Amino acid sequence: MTSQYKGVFFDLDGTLADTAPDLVAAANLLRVARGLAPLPYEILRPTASAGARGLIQGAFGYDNNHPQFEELRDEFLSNYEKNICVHSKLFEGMNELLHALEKEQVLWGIVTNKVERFTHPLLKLMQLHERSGAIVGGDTTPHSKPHPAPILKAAEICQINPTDCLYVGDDLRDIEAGRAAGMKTVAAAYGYCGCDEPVSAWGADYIIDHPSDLHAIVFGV
Ligand SMILES: O=C(O)COP(=O)(O)O
Ligand SMILES: [Mg+2]
Repeated sequence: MTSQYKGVFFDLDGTLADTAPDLVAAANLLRVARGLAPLPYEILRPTASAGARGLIQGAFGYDNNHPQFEELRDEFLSNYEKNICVHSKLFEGMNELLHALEKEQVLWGIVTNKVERFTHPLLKLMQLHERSGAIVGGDTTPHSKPHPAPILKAAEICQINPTDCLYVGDDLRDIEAGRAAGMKTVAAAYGYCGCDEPVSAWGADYIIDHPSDLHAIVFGV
């Protein structure tokens, strides 16, 4: 099995790992602390695409200009930090794909908008930290996705040309960033897909419904 790609980079939340259960739990704790009922998981799941900002918007309807936003965000992040990897796990089929990439010496890495303070501990708990060829968080470079800088940084760390790489993500901003970095892009339709535009309109080179669909794209079989 050979691949036309030298590197495959993944968005973290909603693409590589199913982190929404812990993110939603941290948001619902804010509601319960204020005497409100927790919201159903299915309602809050798509908001995990946009991290703390998305979950606070989903749980309270407040954007980042709301006077209570900062207090809620700080409490949300503190809740999340304490229980960052209770239910979070790789999506089904992803570990097999990572093993196949490692076996064929295709480098893989993570480019997320999650800030490093949370990205590194989570990946350590998931035992992915040592396996990943590059880990770039939302605050690793001066810009986060949809800017291409974090994706270009990952290719630079791996010393591979961006045009020899694939970027996989579950949000429009992932596809925009991957394209701007010169990579081929894959839209993960099984992910949180929290933006307004349908996946088919993101301009991705490929759309997948399951992580195992990546085998055919990466290895052509
Ligand atoms: O935390 C976020 O803003 C989203 O993280 P992601 O880029 O890994 O989906
Ligand atoms: Mg995502």
